[in-house]
Amino acid sequence: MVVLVSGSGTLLQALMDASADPAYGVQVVAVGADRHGVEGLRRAEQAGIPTFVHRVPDYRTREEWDHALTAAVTAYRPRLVVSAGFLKLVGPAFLAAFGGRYLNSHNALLPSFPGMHGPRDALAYGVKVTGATLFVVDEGVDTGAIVAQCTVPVLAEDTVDELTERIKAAERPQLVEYVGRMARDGFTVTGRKVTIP
Ligand SMILES: Nc1nc2c(c(=O)[nH]1)N[C@@H](CN(C=O)c1ccc(C(=O)N[C@@H](CCC(=O)O)C(=O)O)cc1)CN2
Ligand SMILES: NCC(=O)N[C@@H]1O[C@H](COP(=O)([O-])[O-])[C@@H](O)[C@H]1O
Repeated sequence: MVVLVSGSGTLLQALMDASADPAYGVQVVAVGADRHGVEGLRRAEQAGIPTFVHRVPDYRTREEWDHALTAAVTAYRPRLVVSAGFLKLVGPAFLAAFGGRYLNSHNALLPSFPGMHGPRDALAYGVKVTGATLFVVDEGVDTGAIVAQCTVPVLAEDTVDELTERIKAAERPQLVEYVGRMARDGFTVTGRKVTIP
């Protein structure tokens, strides 16, 4: 798989740690980012995994960026692509190449609180339970077919940072478990229903 990141890369680290065991069934062949200098890229480099960066502002149009990102990922011929804190919406070229096998882990219980601020929005709304959602990315914003969800409590005195970290602690094992199962056993997407045999 190719993993896309924009930040600290703790989800990526969990995937790299799991794939150190050949029985896991899938390895991280490259890590891509939309920005330089992030911890996720450093984690990959430390593990000897190739990296690439494609920044939107380096392209004339969003479409050109989408094609460049698609070409960079295609070069590694992955079976799966995983967004792990990748803060860019991909476009038609990327989805034409990887639609149906591009997964994203989002830090809220979709369809509630899509976008870039799941924990902040859940806290502001006053929900008592939130969590993480693994889904198959489509052309919408966090609208793809859901693979798995896990929940965490929202505590009375939570800050955004505390809630963010509690979600990530539940999100990492969910991501590792389901990416492994999907790689080993395969999966089908029929309408909004994702089935892993
Ligand atoms: N076509 C899609 N691409 C991606 C999705 C998706 O559902 N459909 N999920 C993401 C990750 N994501 C949340 O999980 C997410 C990422 C980015 C945005 C967003 O609004 N980004 C803006 C601005 C980003 C920035 O400030 O750097 C943008 O892309 O212009 C919303 C949700 C992976 N890709
Ligand atoms: N909507 C996209 C989004 O907010 N994604 C979130 O970014 C975090 C990445 O953490 P990490 O960099 O430590 O792996 C994760 O919680 C992921 O759900």
